[in-house]
Amino acid sequence: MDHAAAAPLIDPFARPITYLRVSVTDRCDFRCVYCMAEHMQFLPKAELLTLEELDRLCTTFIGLGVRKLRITGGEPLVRRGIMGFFRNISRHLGDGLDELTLTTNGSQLGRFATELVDCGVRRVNVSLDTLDADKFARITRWGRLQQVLDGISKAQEAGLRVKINAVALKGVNDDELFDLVTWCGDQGHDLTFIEVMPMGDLGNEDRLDQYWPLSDLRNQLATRYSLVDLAERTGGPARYVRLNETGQKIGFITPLTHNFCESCNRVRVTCTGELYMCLGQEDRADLRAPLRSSEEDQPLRDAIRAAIARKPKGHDFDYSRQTVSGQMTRHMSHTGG
Ligand SMILES: Nc1nc2c(ncn2[C@@H]2O[C@H](COP(=O)(O)OP(=O)(O)OP(=O)(O)O)[C@@H](O)[C@H]2O)c(=O)[nH]1
Ligand SMILES: C[S@@+](CC[C@H](N)C(=O)[O-])C[C@H]1O[C@@H](n2cnc3c(N)ncnc32)[C@H](O)[C@@H]1O
Ligand code: SF4
Ligand code: SF4
Repeated sequence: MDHAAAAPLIDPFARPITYLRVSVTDRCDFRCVYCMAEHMQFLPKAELLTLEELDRLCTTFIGLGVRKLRITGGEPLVRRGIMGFFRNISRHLGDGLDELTLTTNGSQLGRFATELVDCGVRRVNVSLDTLDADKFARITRWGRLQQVLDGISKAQEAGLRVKINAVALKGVNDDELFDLVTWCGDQGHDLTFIEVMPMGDLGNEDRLDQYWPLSDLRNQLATRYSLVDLAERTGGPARYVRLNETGQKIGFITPLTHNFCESCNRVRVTCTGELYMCLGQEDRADLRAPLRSSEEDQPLRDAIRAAIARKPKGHDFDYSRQTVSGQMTRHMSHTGG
């Protein structure tokens, strides 16, 4: 790899950019209510970067100091040929890249868990908001809970560490807080809760009605467990506590109640090669043109550096004063969360 080109990426707020999230497809086999409309218009295939182009893009970022790569989507495991991509990109592990991982809805883990381990993946984040099959079907519209639970078991059997991500939704899964904690404890999974963000043109009233601040969730947890704040980080935005009674680790991703932007270390690339410098802002840079215009990597590196030089300070999401502001019409699946 051309490490000579690699002055690290530092944004205008002195934050080193070492974490790249790559959305490899906008398609998904689920239609979660907080993420997508039921009838989505997906991109024509010709608009997508090929897997070879995605590889070149990721390789360029790794040359610029990215050490953690998270593959996401849409649902990353529904992109045809994705295992070939994982296999190829894993050549950077131990040579610039510290971690190759993915965020998935789990539906295809039964098929791919073993291969993922072969490709150097060691942990996987699986999105699961409920353990109730009917509720799961209502939230995901098209998903089947048992398929996901089977996928999670296969992942564990294959040796993958599993972290469960649950979006905290008032009136939807707040009655399952302790069930989720107990189940994750029994299965040996870490568990992280996420505050619902106002993304996607899906109606504001539901957001406000369903917004469950994690400060409140934490207080509820404290009625049953003693919580110990942990200093440890995974390179992502979660802050962790340990439950003294069980030893479990619980994460909180709190873009609304506790903004973590000051320590932001990440940017996102979409499946069409747009670089989003912030999840919560619209500004983006086209990397497909420099990628396709030259076989030299320099124009691509220049475009990446120019984009990082305008990375914003943070998002403007806000539910206070009983209205939603900072709303993004872009769907979460576009940038992969
Ligand atoms: N506002 C905001 N939310 C984020 C950001 N990164 C992740 N999230 C939210 O947190 C969710 C879970 O993130 P994951 O895909 O599990 O990634 P992670 O938290 O970086 O993962 P770990 O490596 O396990 O720490 C995402 O889908 C987003 O909803 C971020 O930079 N800003
Ligand atoms: C967009 S999905 C992509 C990866 C994969 N399909 C999955 O569901 O894990 C990534 C994450 O974004 C989260 N997410 C989607 N919409 C969200 C929203 N409006 N607020 C907070 N998190 C959201 C999902 O729960 C999921 O954990
Ligand atoms: S959250 Fe993930 S599984 Fe659900 S619709 Fe969005 S991309 Fe698909
Ligand atoms: S909202 Fe933007 S600045 Fe804040 S942590 Fe996420 S990507 Fe970084």
